[in-house]
This record gives sequence, C-alpha cells and structure tokens, in this order.
Amino acid sequence: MQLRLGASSLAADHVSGLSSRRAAPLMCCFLGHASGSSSQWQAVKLRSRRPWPRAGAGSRIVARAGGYKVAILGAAGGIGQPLSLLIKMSPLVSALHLYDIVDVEGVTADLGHCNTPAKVVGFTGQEDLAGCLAGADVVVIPAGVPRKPGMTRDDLFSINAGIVKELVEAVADHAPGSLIHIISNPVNSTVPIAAELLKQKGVYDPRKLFGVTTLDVVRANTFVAEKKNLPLADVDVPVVGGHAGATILPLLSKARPKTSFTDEEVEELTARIQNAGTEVVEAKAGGGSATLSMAYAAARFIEASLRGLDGDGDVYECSYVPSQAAVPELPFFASRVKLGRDGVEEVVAAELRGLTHFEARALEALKPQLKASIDKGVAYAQQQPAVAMA
Ligand SMILES: NC(=O)c1ccc[n+]([C@@H]2O[C@H](COP(=O)([O-])OP(=O)(O)OC[C@H]3O[C@@H](n4cnc5c(N)ncnc54)[C@H](O)[C@@H]3O)[C@@H](O)[C@H]2O)c1
Ligand SMILES: O=C(O)C[C@H](O)C(=O)O
Repeated sequence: MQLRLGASSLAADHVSGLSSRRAAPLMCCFLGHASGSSSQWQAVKLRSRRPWPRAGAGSRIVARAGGYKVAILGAAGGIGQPLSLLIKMSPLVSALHLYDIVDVEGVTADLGHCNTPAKVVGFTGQEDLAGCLAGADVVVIPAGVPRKPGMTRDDLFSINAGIVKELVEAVADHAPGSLIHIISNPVNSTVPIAAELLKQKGVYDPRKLFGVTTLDVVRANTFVAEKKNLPLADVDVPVVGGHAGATILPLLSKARPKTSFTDEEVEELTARIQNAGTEVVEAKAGGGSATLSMAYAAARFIEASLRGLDGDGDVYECSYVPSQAAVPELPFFASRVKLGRDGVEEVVAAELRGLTHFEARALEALKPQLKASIDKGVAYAQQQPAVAMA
C-alpha cells in the first residue's frame, strides 16, 4: 500500500479493495494513526480515475515495496516540519533523515514517536551533512528564507542562492546518485544554480534534478474545481513554464476533464493561479509564505518520485526540469514529465502543441523573464568556487 496524495497517483490497489491492478486508480489520503502495519492504514476513497495520460499497454507496477531513504534539508522550517510528518507516513520510506541548522532535535524526537515504519534520524551542523545524505534516494531542499509582503521571489535570491549552493554541493559529494527536489525560491534560478554546481562536481544527471512546482498544479486543480463546480479529485490541470508570476502558465485548455471556459474565466483563473503564492504571503502578513499546502504538494511529488523509482510505469507530474524538449530556447522549463527508475524518463513536450491564442501569447511573454532568471542562476554558480565537504 502506498500513501497517495496526487490526482495522478496510481499505486497498489489493495488500499481501495480493488482486485485488479488494471482497475482505475484511486486518489486517497490517509487519516489518523498507522499501527506499523501498512494494511491498517485508513484510506479515504475520494474517487476512482485513471491519471493523465493513459497508461500504455506495457505499463505495470513492479513494486520494490519501499525501503527508500529520504533526506529533508531545512526540515525544521515552516515547510520542513509538515513535510517531514507526511513523509513519515509513507510506507515507501524506511529512513527519514532530517537536517537543519536549528531545532532539528526537537522535530526528530517528536516525529520519532509516530508509530509508522520510517526511522527518523536528525542531523544538524555542516559536519553532519555527510551522515544525513549518505545513501539517500531522494534529497528534498526546502531550506531558505520565505517572502514577506511586498517582496518578489527573486528578492530571496541573494540569501537563498548561497544556502542552495552549500546544500547542493554537499549532495554532490555525499549522495551523487539521488533525486534532488528543490523547493527553495526563486526556483527559476535555484535549479539552474544546482545544475551548474553538479556539473562542476562532475555528477550532473539532468534526469535527477527537479524544481518542485507541484503547488501550482495543486492550486490550479483546486481553483478550477471550485470555479466549475467539479469534483476536486477529477481535475487535473497541467502548469508549465516556471514558478514566479507570469512564468507560471496553467494550460486550462488541457485540463481534465475537458472543460470549457469563457475568456473572462481563463483570465481570472490564470491570474489567480499566478498570484496564489502572493495571496498566501499577504494573508500571513509577515509570517512567511505557503507552508502547509506546499508540504502537501511536495509530499505528492516525493511520493510520485518514489513510485517512479519503485518501477511503477505510469507516474506523471509537472516539474521544472533541465530540458529543452518543450521549449528549445529555454534550458529549464516546467513540463509534465514521466517519472521512472532513473528520474525523468520523458518530458511530455506534446502538451505545448495546440495551445489557445491566450496560452500561446502567454508562453511567448514568459520566455524573456524565465530566461533572465535562468541566466542569473547560471552566472551566480559559475562565479562560485566549488567547495569539497569533509
Ligand atoms: N517551490 C514552491 O512552490 C515553494 C512554496 C513555498 C515556499 N517555497 C520556498 O521554500 C523556502 C522555505 O520556506 P519556509 O516557509 O519553510 O521557510 P522557513 O524559514 O520557515 O524554514 C526554512 C528552514 O530552512 C532552514 N535553513 C536555513 N538555512 C539553512 C541551511 N544552510 N541548511 C539547512 N537548513 C537551513 C531554517 O533554519 C529553517 O528551518 C523559501 O525559500 C520559500 O520561498 C517554495
Ligand atoms: O509565494 C512564495 O513566495 C512561496 C511559493 O513560491 C508559493 O508559490 O507559495
């Protein structure tokens, strides 16, 4: 049984009591306690559906049944804590390593009392990074400062670039084969920074580097379901481009189920999805940015990645990845990707075909902004001397 958080989730069907692996998958969320035996987990069946796109004839689930090690860097923060809890609940995870520069001991002790199988170990201070990262299958980086009202994500660059640099260099040294999920903003620049640093260290595998943009999809699904009065679990809206303002491009014309929108609805929904982060920043009034919805979204993306590693042949999520398959002039772009045993197996570039006039115009408009953020990240990393960790 697997913890499933995403609309495009597909996993072992005994959660739902379905007898056939070919049966339509269910989106479930887990409630309450887990006794240590995964069969005792409670699942809420929200709906039964097949994710986009349809499974190919050869798709199948070959479960390694978990045993994965996930490391979370920045685990004591606003995102890190609820994310750690959600990952502690995943039966796919046997080891959960938590790293932060503060407060990690308390978080580790607290989480360690949950009777789910993953063993939680806390690490703090640079000298502990090696132990935290050794053998990690997935490394998640939510470390960094969040926005306050009036700031853009790019305003975080000067602080977060250095944090991401330090942590990615440690991943290169101690967990070079892991999948790396970057949450720290500005994602449009921090992912290019990571790519350059991994190249400098000689361990770059573009299939294994991800900017986490799942929250944009989660928001788009929620807002579209509300607007069109659709069952939440039915809705799947691809969001492409990047993760800041106008670079966030929801493709409403490609939403599932097929839905028609007026021009006003497209404009209103697109603007809401693009500004949703700011909506939360303003509502928190200086208390930070999205943490709970972000933890939910990151858990969904981690779970999808683990299912890919585990051999599930039908896992798709949107993510900001190093690939020019979708837009040749942009070396990083958020697309729907197929996740497999080695990370990205395929970038679904076809999704950018047949866009509406509105979407095509928005895509053209976002390119200079996204390119500038990519170039800024690359330039930063190229000016940095690489540091080997002990
Ligand atoms: N990708 C997205 O969709 C998305 C969504 C929400 C927030 N974010 C970003 O995530 C980041 C974190 O947000 P938050 O609300 O959790 O912030 P937070 O301040 O609550 O937590 C950040 C944590 O990082 C830790 N940290 C700082 N420097 C570190 C280092 N060198 N090594 C390890 N840990 C370190 C801090 O101690 C803190 O615990 C921000 O940059 C925010 O903009 C991204
Ligand atoms: O808006 C932010 O600064 C945080 C995050 O990128 C979000 O989209 O919520």
